[in-house]
Amino acid sequence: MLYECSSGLLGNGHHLHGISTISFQAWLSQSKRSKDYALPNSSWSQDMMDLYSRFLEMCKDGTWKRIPSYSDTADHVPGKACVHLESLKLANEKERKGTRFFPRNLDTEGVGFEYAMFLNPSEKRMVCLFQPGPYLEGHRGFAHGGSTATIIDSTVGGCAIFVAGRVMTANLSINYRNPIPLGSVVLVDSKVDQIEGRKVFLSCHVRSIDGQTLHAEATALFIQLNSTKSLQQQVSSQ
Ligand SMILES: CCCCCCCC(=O)SCCNC(=O)CCNC(=O)[C@H](O)C(C)(C)COP(=O)(O)OP(=O)(O)OC[C@H]1O[C@@H](n2cnc3c(N)ncnc32)[C@H](O)[C@@H]1OP(=O)(O)O
Repeated sequence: MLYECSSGLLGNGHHLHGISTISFQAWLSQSKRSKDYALPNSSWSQDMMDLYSRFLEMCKDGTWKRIPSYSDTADHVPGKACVHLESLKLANEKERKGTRFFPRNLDTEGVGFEYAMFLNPSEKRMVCLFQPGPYLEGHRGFAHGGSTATIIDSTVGGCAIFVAGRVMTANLSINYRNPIPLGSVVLVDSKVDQIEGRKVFLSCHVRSIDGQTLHAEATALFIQLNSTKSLQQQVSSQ
């Protein structure tokens, strides 16, 4: 996830948990080369379009930032924190051919994860507008619980990346309260609750857009990875 309008997001040159705006700027220009999938397309329902427009409106005063989404995970991680992932991406370009960021793994619009995320930096909060398509079916007519888990993981993950850079999910606990109808639009609302050293604790609620139905609630723990060690080194040393 890339944080647009990075000037003013963290303050010029200011560090927040190891991420600097300078690296955000570099990351901004670098990631702009990739296709952004978090933009309206013909599969978006009127509800999705209305909600998207409402959030775009709230971006105007800088309170919220629209977060683009790409098909490569490396493009979602900011600046310096992304260096190792980026070199991993370049070094393994051949082997990586065909790999895709999981929620961006389908080219046909509307059949899978249709979503757009918005970040509220001062509240350390990430909201995702999610419209599950027919290929995410679990029980007939409803989204598979794994797809709900995926969108929750990505939303809280984006929030954790905002405060801690390169992170991995250590724990994700979900209570499913009401099934999500395919083609409906739900709001995935996550926030950082606490940071303890390398540990980022978050919570998340998935609700219908009228707020009347709670579909799921979750807590998550993300661990900030050691920035001096590449992801590849970490994986091979385990
Ligand atoms: C675009 C962006 C969206 C991305 C969203 C998608 C994210 C993902 O899908 S990530 C994939 C799923 N996750 C994984 O595969 C992670 C697998 N696990 C690991 O690699 C490692 O266990 C990892 C990196 C999480 C932590 O390992 P490591 O860095 O060695 O940390 P470690 O020293 O064990 O633990 C650090 C602290 O966290 C705590 N901790 C670690 N794991 C857990 C856990 N599961 N539950 C509770 N506490 C934990 C430890 O107790 C320790 O606490 P303290 O500092 O108080 O002693």
